[in-house]
Amino acid sequence: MAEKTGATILDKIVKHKLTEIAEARARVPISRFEEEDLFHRECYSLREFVLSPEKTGIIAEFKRASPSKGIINDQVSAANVTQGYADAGASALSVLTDSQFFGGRINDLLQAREANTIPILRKEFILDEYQIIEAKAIGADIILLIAAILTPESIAKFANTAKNLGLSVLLEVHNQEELERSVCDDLDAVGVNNRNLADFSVSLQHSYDLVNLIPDNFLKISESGISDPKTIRDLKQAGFNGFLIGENFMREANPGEAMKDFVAQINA
Ligand SMILES: O=P(O)(O)OC[C@@H](O)[C@@H](O)c1c[nH]c2ccccc12
Repeated sequence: MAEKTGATILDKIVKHKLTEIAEARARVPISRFEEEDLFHRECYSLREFVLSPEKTGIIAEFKRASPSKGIINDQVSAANVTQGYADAGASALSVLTDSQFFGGRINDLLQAREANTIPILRKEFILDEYQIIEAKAIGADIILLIAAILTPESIAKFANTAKNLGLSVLLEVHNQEELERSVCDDLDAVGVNNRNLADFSVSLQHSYDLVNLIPDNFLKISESGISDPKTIRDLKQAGFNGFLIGENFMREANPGEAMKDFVAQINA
């Protein structure tokens, strides 16, 4: 990163997140998470639901806002939207819990948990094991580890912690270099983020370039920038099992209905 000029959005998010984690640690000790009923529930398996022939492979995201788009939809509730996604055949749900940059809340994930019986990804910038234990305590089934912000050692350690808690682990990469340095045993899925988190540019080509480099023992997920049902067919053809979609549904007044229409067109 020697040529980097100025702080990227990702740098800003990480900096803010570290402060947030320090404050949270001071406020709520880990022992409190371990007292939660949700901490002791058995998680739904990402692998099982993504590969289920009765589901679509879509991981549908509840995203109120993003740094690139600003507010996407602030008129809907996490319970309604995620239930609509599940009805439309989602294999899993993704719920942003970052509030500063994505307008998310832990309460959104709690609501989604209450309303659904499919796996839920805690969409968060994980930098500390504290957040993984918290994820379990708020009812998540899956955590995200973003290669761009973690060392290979942290990824291996966090993935192992998650595994021991019964959580599934999705590793997110953006290029070959990240993929090769970050892959480890305790992952369940590798996601190719088509969006560059440093400058927001989106290209599905990232997915096509990386799919055959992902070891076959992991689920292969294509993330971000998917807005055409035909793309799902192409990505499946290329070898992807899962598809993470947020904005294309969230920008509609009724995201669940939007997903139903989208799903109907995949094989039309
Ligand atoms: O809204 P989109 O373009 O369909 O993208 C969804 C999801 O992939 C995106 O929100 C995302 C992928 N990786 C992330 C990491 C952090 C925050 C957000 C993300």
